[in-house]
Amino acid sequence: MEMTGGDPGSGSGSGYSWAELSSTLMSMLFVWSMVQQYLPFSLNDLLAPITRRLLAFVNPYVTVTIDEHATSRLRAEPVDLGSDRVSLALDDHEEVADHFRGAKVWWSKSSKTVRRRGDPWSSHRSVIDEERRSYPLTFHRRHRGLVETAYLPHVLAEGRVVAERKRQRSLFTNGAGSEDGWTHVKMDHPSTFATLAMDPEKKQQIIEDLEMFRDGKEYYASVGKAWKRGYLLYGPPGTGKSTMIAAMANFLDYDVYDLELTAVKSNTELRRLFIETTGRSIIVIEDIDCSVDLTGKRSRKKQGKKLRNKRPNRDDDDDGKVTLSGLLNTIDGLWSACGGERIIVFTTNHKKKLDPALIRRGRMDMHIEMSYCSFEGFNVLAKNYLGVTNHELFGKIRRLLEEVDISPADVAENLMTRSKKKDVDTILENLAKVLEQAKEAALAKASLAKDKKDNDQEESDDDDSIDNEGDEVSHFNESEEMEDDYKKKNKKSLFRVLAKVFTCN
Ligand SMILES: Nc1ncnc2c1ncn2[C@@H]1O[C@H](COP(=O)(O)OP(=O)(O)OP(=O)(O)O)[C@@H](O)[C@H]1O
Ligand SMILES: [Mg+2]
Repeated sequence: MEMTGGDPGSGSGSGYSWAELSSTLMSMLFVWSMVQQYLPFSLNDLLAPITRRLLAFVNPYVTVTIDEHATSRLRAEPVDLGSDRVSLALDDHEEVADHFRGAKVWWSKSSKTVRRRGDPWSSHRSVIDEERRSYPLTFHRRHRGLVETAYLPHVLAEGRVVAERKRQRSLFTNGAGSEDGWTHVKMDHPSTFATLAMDPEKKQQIIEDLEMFRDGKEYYASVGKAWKRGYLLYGPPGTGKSTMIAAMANFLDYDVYDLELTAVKSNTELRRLFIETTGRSIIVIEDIDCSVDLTGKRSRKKQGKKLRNKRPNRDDDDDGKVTLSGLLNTIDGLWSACGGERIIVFTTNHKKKLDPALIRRGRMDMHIEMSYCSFEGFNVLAKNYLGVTNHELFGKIRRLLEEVDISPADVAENLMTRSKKKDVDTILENLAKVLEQAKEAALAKASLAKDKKDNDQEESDDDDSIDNEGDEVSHFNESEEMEDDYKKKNKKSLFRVLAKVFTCN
């Protein structure tokens, strides 16, 4: 289907132009209305059907007027997507012709100003002038069936596709500055699966899983499951968990709801926020282990006495805080209450800290480990940042990456060019140096740890009353807790940072 300017007469082969035809018709109608006044009623009745047939014979074209509201979904810019696309972005008085299965139709636009009563609560104006647009569609009457049964539904469907493509996605956040539910900014994150550094097989699995989900409406309905899917992204800081969420949203073309649990005051509020989310969206809870005390027995044991007098956090009471049971109930209950096509993603640096109930299959269907930078991951980053797919230093970097735990975020940071002149050799040499230093530091740390263990062992041999294992665990927990404290204070979701940036602008 293509659209060109033209008028109905020029394409009909009748020899009339549309303007000529209309004016002839108008003249005839005018003369006929004059004559009619002097004819007796009976003759008038007799002649009416003949007149109609005569008019129909003279003008074989039919015009239907389609209201703006019916076409609002159709109005889109012309798109170069092959011959089967439609555009209804018309200027006033512009007429465009469209071909469909051998029929030619003409679209035009007309607008009129109507007065309506304004907002009764507004102090400014009580009457508002509003422009109402409509789209007259003219076609030969022999195409009426085709237009009604095939052409208009086709135009509507095409309009929906174009509108969907033009849809601006949003990033919603609750919490600071958004006490009353969600606020949103334009979602404009550039991350895609192509730019995501991770094991290619794992990446492919995730892409296929998302595709199955997106196209699975009938499947989910047939097995009686709500159309939703949960993903747990876990791994050390800077391994791309937040980046992965953005890539998922871009891939599916979904909105993102970044839920800040610490800003949610109660289970009731949590439920409300969930219910307010729309379909085709990803609900994200970042650093779930740091968000609220949702970490179950292990956490309570660790905090010892402090929590002993408190209620266990899996109880159902809504005592002014989000509880684990509140979150579980909200997740489970919501899926059945709201329409489908929702994804929920949790991220954490410490999967083991989470209550198993929170991440069991069915709630978090897929557990995805984001790990330190592999050579495959480095390849993606080198291509993203430097535009190179091979280099003599790649071999050395590969060997070092096998020995060193470095996050993709740190590798990416080292691949950033800091001058206009992109000196790939220097950048890669620097990266190799950084990796070598990291390797040395790791070796030194391991040797220190070994010395400490040996010392502890000796002391333990001297004094049986000291619990070595406990010591080691507490040492480990101390650093983990310090990191968690940092996270609790500086909730650092990538989205939140982005939202802030956009809001400031
Ligand atoms: N796998 C990756 N692929 C591409 N870029 C990455 C990847 N991981 C990290 N980065 C880069 O590092 C930055 C930080 O990564 P990101 O915020 O996604 O890490 P994270 O795993 O969410 O960390 P945290 O656990 O601290 O929240 C990103 O903006 C991106 O530029
Ligand atoms: Mg993150």
